[in-house]
Amino acid sequence: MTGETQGKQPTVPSKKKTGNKNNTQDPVKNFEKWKKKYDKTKVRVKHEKKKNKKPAWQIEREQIKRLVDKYSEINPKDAVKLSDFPLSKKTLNGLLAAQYRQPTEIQRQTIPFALQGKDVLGAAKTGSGKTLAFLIPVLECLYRQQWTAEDGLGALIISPTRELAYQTFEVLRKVGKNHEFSAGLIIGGKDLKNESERIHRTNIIICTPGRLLQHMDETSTFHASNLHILVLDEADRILDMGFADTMNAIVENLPKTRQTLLFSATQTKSVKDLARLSLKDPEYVWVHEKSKFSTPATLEQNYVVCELQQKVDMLFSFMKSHLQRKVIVFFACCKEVQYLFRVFCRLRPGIPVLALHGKQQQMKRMEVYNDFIRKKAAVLFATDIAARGLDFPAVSWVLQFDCPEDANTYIHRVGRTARYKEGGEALLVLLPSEEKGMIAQLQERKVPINKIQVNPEKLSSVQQKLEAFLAQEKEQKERAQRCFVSYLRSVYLMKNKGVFDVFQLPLEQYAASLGLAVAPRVRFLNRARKLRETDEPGPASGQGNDSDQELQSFRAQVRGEKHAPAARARATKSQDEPSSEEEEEEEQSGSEEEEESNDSDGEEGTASLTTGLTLASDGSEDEELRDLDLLTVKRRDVFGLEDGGEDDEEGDLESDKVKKKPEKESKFKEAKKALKRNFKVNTKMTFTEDGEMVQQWPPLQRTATAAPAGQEDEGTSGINVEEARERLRREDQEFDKHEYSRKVKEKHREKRLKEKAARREASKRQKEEQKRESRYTLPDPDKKVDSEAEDQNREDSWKGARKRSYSDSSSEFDPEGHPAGGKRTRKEGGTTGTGSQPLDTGLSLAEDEELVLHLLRN
Ligand SMILES: Nc1ncnc2c1ncn2[C@@H]1O[C@H](COP(=O)(O)OP(=O)(O)OP(=O)(O)O)[C@@H](O)[C@H]1O
Repeated sequence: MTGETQGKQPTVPSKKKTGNKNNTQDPVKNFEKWKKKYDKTKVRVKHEKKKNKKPAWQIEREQIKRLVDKYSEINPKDAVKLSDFPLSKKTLNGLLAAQYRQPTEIQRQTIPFALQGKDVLGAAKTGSGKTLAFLIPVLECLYRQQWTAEDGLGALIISPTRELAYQTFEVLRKVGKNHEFSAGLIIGGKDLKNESERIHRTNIIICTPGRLLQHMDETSTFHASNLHILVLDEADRILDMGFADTMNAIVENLPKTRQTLLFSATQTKSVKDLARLSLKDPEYVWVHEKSKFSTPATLEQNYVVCELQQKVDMLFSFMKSHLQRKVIVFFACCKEVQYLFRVFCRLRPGIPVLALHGKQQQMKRMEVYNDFIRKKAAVLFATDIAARGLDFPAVSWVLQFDCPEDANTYIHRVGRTARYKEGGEALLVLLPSEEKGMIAQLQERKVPINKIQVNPEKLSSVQQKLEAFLAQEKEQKERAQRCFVSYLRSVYLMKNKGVFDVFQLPLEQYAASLGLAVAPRVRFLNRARKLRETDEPGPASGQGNDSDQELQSFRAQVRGEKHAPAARARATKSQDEPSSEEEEEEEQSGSEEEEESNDSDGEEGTASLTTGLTLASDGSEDEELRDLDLLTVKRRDVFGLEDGGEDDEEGDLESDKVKKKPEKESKFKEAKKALKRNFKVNTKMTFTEDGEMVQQWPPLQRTATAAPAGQEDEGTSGINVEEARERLRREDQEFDKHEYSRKVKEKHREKRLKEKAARREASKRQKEEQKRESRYTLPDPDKKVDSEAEDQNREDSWKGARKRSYSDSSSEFDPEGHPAGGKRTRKEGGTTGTGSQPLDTGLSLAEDEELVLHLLRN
C-alpha cells in the first residue's frame, strides 16, 4: 500500500509543470474550477440519492425485518445490557433516557419469549422489575406492526388497582416517549365521557377491569377486535374471585389470536385460570423458584405478638420511635384507616400521617399517592389497595397492623419496601390467636421471619386521649364504633379459621383501646355465636368448615329457606378477598362519593342490604338497623341472597354492570333533582265545603282596597267570587285614578321646569346686554320716574350696591325671602337688576350732579 503511493507521487507535479502552466500559476482560478466541479458533483449525488431514497415506512420495515430475524438467536444468558436484545432504537433510547441499562433477571428471561410472540407466565419477587418485562414487549409488538392511531387498540394492560395502573402508565410514558403510539389510562373515578371520546383512538390502554368493561358495554366506538397483546399485571389477583365475572366478560370481547402475558410475584398456577384466558402453550418463567426465600434478600422481617387492645398503643409508640422514616402501615379495612388516621393526626406523633383507601375520591387518592412519593419521612395508613405493585421510593418500613389474610398478601405488602437492590424492614403484628396459623403459612411459603418482643415499658398509652377526643366529638365516636364493627366483620369473614377467630377477641378491651366507653353491639356476632352454639357442637375455635356452616345457616335463617350448594360455594369463595374490598368497591361504584359520606353510609353491598331488611322485619328498632348498616360492609353477596343468587356467575360482585350498588344520595343531590323536576314545594291544598280548591301557600295577595264594612276577609276557606270581582274592579279604578293624577302632576312639573329654564336664559341675556351698556354709558339723570319710585329706587340702589359687595344670594332674594325679580318694578321700564344700578362715586347727590354736568360740558 505504502509503496504504490510513493511511486505515483513524482508523476503529478511533472504533469502540472508541463501540461497546464498558466493554471498552476494561478491558484485562484484553479480553486474556482475545482469548486465548480465539486458543486456539480454534489448536486448530482444529491439528485441520485433523492431518486433512490425509500419512504420512511419502507426503511422501518427493513429495520423491523432485521430485528425480527435476530429474535430466534437471542440467548438470555448473553444479554448483559438491554441493548443486547434486538429492540427498536426508539425503545432503546427511551430506556436509556430513563436510566435503564441492564436487564433484571425477570426481564432477561421473559423478554426473548415475549418478543417471539409467545404467551408468558412470569413470576419474580417483588421489586424485581416485572413492569419493564411486559412494557418492552408491548412497545416492540406495536412497533413490529407499524401501528398507528387509526389502527385503534393494539395493547391492553390490566391492573387490579387505579394507583398501580397510573404508575404503569407513567413508566410507559417514560420509556415509550420516542414512539408515536397513543396511550390511555382508563380507571374509575375519572370523566367517563371524556374517556369515551378518545378511547377508540388509543393504541395502548392501561386500565382497571371494571372501567374497561364499562367502556366495552357503553362506548359504541370502542372495540378490541384488533388487539395484539394482552397483559395482566398482578395476574393472580385479577384472575381470582373478586374480578372473575368482569374478567370473563372482558376476555369474551378480545380476539383469540392475541398474545397474553401474565405477571405477578405470586403467580397463579391454576389451570382453570389459564384455561379462562385460552393461553396457547405458555412459557412459565419462575425466576426465584429455586431461591431459598420468596421475599427479597435485602428485606428484614420480624413479627410481634400483641393483644388486640395494645395494638393502637403499639402503633403510636412505633411511630414516635421512627420519626425520620417512610413507613406504610397496612390495616384490614377502610373504617379502621379512616378512624385511626383522624385520631393519629390529632395525637400529633411528630411525623406526617397520610391515608389511602378505596373510599376516597379519586383526586384525593392521587394526591395522597403523589404526596407520599415526594415525602422523605411520613407514615401512610393504607388498606390493601396499596399492597400490590406500588413502587413508592425509599420506603424503609412496612408495618402490618392487622394480620394479612394469607401468605400471598403478606408477600405483596412487605414488597413495598426493599425494592430493586434496596434494603427494608417489615414488622407483622399478630394476635396470640393468629400467631401459630400465620407463622406456619409463612414458613411454608419460604418467608424468613423472626419473633421479637415489644417492651411494655416503652409503650405509651393513648387510650385516655382517644377517650377525650370521642367525648368532644360525636362524629369521631361514631367513626370509632364503625372501626370496631368493621374490624370484627373483616375477621369474621376471613376464610382461614385456623388463623382468624372472631369469637376469641376481647371485645370490651378492644373497644376501650379505641377510646370507646362501651363496646358497640355487634348483632351479627351474637347471632352467629348463638347459631354456632346450637348448630355446631364442638370446639369454639372452629375449623375451616365451621365458617361455611355458619354462613350457610345464617343465610338460610335470613332468607327463611334451605340453602343451595351453589350459593354456599359462592359464599365460601367470596370470603377469599375480605381485605381487598376497597378495590372491588372502587371498580363498581366509581368511588365518587365523599369520604365523609362514606363514613356514614356504611359499606353495604347487595348481601348487606338484604340482610338488613330481613332482620329489620324481626321487629328491631332504628338503632338496630343502624348497627346492621355498620356490620354489613362487605359488598359481595356473601350469603348468596340477591336475586338469582343461586347462579354463581350472576351473583359475583364484579359483575358491576348487572348489579350496581344503590348509591346513597346527598341532600344536595336530592334537592337538585327536585329542582330539575320542577316540584312545587310546600304547597298546601285546602278545599271549600263546595269542593273548590283554595290556595294556602304561597299566601294569596291581599287587596289594597279595604273591604266594605261587614264584608271583611273571611279567610281562605270561603271567598265570595262576585265580591272579589267587585273589589278587584274597585281596586282597578282606584289604581287608574292614582295613575292619572300622577301623570298630570308630572306634566305640570315638566312645564314649570321648562318655563324656569327659559326665564333664566332670558335674564342671562339681559344681564349681558346691560353689562355691555354700562361699560359705555352712565345712568340717565333726566330719566322720568315718579318721585316715590325714584326715591325708592335710589335707596334700593345704594342698598344693593352695598349688599352686593358681600353676598351674591342677597341679589336674588329680598329680606323676606321672595325672589328679587318679583319686586323689580323697574324691570318693565327697561332698566333691570344690576345693569340699572348707578355708579357709587362716594359723593353727595348734588356733587354727583355737578360732576355729571362737568363731564357733559367736556
Ligand atoms: N432494568 C432495570 N434497571 C434499573 N432499575 C430497574 C430496572 N427494572 C426495574 N427497575 C426498577 O426497579 C423497581 C421495581 O420495579 P417494578 O415496579 O417493575 O417491580 P415489580 O417486580 O413489578 O414489583 P411488584 O411485584 O411489587 O409489582 C422500580 O423502581 C424500577 O424503576
